[in-house]
Amino acid sequence: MASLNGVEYCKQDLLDAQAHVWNHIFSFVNSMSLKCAVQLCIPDIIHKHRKPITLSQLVDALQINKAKSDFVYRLMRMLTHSKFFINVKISDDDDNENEGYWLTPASCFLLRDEPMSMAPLVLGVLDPIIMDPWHHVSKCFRNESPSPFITKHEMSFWEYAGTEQMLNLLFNDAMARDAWFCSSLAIKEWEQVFKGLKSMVDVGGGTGTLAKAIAGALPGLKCTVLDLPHVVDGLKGAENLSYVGGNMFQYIPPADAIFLKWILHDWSDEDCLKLLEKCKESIIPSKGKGRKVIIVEMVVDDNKENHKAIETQLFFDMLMMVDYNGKERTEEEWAKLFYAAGFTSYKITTLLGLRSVIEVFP
Ligand SMILES: C[S@@+](CC[C@H](N)C(=O)[O-])C[C@H]1O[C@@H](n2cnc3c(N)ncnc32)[C@H](O)[C@@H]1O
Ligand SMILES: O=c1cc(-c2ccc(O)c(O)c2)oc2c(O)c(O)ccc12
Repeated sequence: MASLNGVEYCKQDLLDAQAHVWNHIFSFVNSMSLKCAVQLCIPDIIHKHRKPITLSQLVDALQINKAKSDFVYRLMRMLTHSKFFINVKISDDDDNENEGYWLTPASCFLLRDEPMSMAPLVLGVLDPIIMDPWHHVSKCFRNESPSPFITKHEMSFWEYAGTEQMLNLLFNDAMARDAWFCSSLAIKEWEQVFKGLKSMVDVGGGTGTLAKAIAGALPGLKCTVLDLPHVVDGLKGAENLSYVGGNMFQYIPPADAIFLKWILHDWSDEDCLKLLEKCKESIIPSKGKGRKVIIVEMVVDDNKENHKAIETQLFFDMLMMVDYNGKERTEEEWAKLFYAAGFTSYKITTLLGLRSVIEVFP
């Protein structure tokens, strides 16, 4: 027994509590080890090797300072512990037993040429431009600035992305890979959501990966991608797909359905209200059924029993707060926004894991 804050605890409880604090302090070691592996293209090297790779083969392929072999060993030990790689027994031509590293489903998500790659997300989110604002969170709680990002950079994330080409490309690429993920895992669901409609606008649709897939699956649907000029400039449309560069708060082209995937959580309640009102104005009036706003977002609290899922939603919520003054919302918070913007009803369907499709009707 020992005393902490005037309370007697058994030794094991104190050791557990100390380890809990240590593991939280050092959580960034997980992120940064992952970033290092992606920067060095370790998953790609193992993939190209086509079979488990030994440490010395990996060090050769990395073309690094040989004196740093032990660093590679320790990085791989960390990431093997985190289930990004597995250790497997291998034997060479002379039947000598050795150990090799192989990929797991998580590290396959880090392969650069994989259409659903999360490598751009790793590099984008862990870039110093995005990490610096985390050092200004407590300062932002006390000042007048809307977000830690603006506290640090004195401009919004979107303005920054408009001036810094590297951030713009990385961010758009990260979003496009996720859009690919959502289109390949749920194309049947998209067909269902858009069936019978003549036109849709993908507001903040990025470089149009998802709109392209939907336009391809539904040739009778006229799809328009609206995004900021620095995102869509130079992009070419197709038969039933076109791009419009502009500001969604000023003008949304009229359509049967307005699509908002991962847009509203980037914005405050006040901005969401303005945007939803704008969307409602842009829906073409008609007697036909199906006119709606289609939102793809998380609904917080929906996975109450799943600790890991809740943690992911809370991570996203904090990211939205720090980068954009946005937030993840519960069903009650969503409903309040929809009714305040003049919509009459909504329907939530779970789409992919943590994300839902919310159809909102005028
Ligand atoms: C988080 S991304 C989502 C991209 C895409 N919908 C997806 O889910 O893959 C948000 C998008 O909103 C766009 N955006 C931000 N402010 C905008 C504005 N005022 N008008 C139009 N698009 C905007 C960004 O450029 C970005 O492409
Ligand atoms: O997973 C995400 C990551 C990012 C993100 C932020 C800064 C970067 O530099 C970057 O490359 C990506 O932003 C998001 C977002 O804005 C969303 O609306 C939804 C999800 C994400």
